[in-house]
Amino acid sequence: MPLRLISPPPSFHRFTCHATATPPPPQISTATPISSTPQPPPLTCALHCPHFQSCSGCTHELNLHRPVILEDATNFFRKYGVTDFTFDTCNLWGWRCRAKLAVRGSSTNPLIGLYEEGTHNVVDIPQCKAHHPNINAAVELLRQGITELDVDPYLEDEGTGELRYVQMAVTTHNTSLPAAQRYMNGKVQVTLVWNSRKENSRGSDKLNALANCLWENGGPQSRLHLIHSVWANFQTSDKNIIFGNRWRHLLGERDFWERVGGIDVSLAPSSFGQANTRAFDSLLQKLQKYVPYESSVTDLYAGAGVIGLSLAATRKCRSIKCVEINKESKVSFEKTIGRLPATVNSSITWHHADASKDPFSWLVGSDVIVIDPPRKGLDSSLMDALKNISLVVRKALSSSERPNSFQEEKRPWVLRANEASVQIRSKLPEANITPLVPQTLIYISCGWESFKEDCKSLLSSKAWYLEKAHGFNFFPGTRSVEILAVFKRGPQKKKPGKKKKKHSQGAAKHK
Ligand SMILES: C[S@@+](CC[C@H](N)C(=O)[O-])C[C@H]1O[C@@H](n2cnc3c(N)ncnc32)[C@H](O)[C@@H]1O
Repeated sequence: MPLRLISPPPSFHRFTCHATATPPPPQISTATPISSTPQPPPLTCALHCPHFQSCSGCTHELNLHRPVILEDATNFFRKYGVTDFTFDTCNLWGWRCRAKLAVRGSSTNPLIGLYEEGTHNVVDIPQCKAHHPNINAAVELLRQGITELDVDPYLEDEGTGELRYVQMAVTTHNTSLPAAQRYMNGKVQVTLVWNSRKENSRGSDKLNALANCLWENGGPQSRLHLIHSVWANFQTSDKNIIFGNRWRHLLGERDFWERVGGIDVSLAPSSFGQANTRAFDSLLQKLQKYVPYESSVTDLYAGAGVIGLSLAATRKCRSIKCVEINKESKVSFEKTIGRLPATVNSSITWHHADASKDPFSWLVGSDVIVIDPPRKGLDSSLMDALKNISLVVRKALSSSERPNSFQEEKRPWVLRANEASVQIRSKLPEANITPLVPQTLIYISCGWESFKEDCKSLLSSKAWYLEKAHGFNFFPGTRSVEILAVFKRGPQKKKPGKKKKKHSQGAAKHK
């Protein structure tokens, strides 16, 4: 069934914020101390989105280059000794390369978008300014397919209907194109979340017809090639959960590759992926500078291990240990390892485990800990372990003093983690060195309020001090930013300054 696009895909305008009165910020991200950031007039960095206010995705229409919490962040970090907090900004529009959208309404009038704030009413957002333009174009194809094939959108109150959600993820990794053209020619991996238990349940004909329709009209043989692949996820729960446990690859390339942090990374639709590919790449490049060459690194809340593996490749790390609760990320991790440069000679492991269970065991043996938790921040048990890092030191030393006192591992969660782990051993002989205890803690956060609490708590223990902090404009149009904070072990070192004179202290006593 041939389909027409109702409107051509949105033109792909340049993404940087342009100022008329002051020089424009460069196209590629620039990190500047906040006080010296050029200030373009607010309207040139405005959202200009027809869905603003009805859609809950964006909360701010003006000054997309300066999210409102920047002032709070600058003051917060200054209070804790970091006076050179920087903020990087990249694309202000078209930055979202990964979107999960609800599908509601009817087959003749499908609504594909986000919930209205505080409700379960879905707002259609065909011209979303945050989406990569090819997400909007793929949504348009989907809308036409739903109508022409009479696909029923999900009816939440009844639990009926066929299509519940769609996830759209854009890959900009196309080495056959010049680098400058890759982003705008991104291809979309579409996942249809179908309201049935599995692929041969009732209604599967329609699912296949919808997938074929997307492929015929947006696949490589179509006039407008924008679809990378089509997947299905099966979900019948009446809870507010987007994905079920069952995934099926239907059409197109199975593997989805992106290039960030200096490596090719594989991301299955079931694995966590950062929404803002370009800003994430900037963050990774900054992060790499804080990891000494040949470090041993533990990457907690690791997803598909993008951070850890990027460090393995760029910092020649001795070992990388990734810990992630979602077992689906393992496949992507293994595929990414398969494409690491041959020069990488790290000992690499990925553990399917809960970072909050027995957190000490994840901290011993590494000199750098990277934590990238969900928005709610650190699990309290991990926070306690980090605050009591001196116990890690003692534990590590006592185990090194008893090299032959190996005890059989019995803890069920550790055994399970070992079973589900991936292990790539370095070809180098293992150095017989004293067990490492973390000296650097790198905290990556997408939740500003939880980060502040966690940061205060870590600093109050005096086990860590804050050395550097950077912000990244991961979510322009919202009040959220991504934070990269670097902590060092030990109490804050005194900054060289004026010493109190002895005689003046004496004088005070005489008063
Ligand atoms: C913000 S994402 C970061 C993923 C990864 N660092 C990246 O940038 O691609 C947080 C990840 O933590 C995982 N996660 C959540 N709770 C966890 C826990 N208790 N233990 C281990 N991983 C957890 C989630 O599944 C998710 O993949």
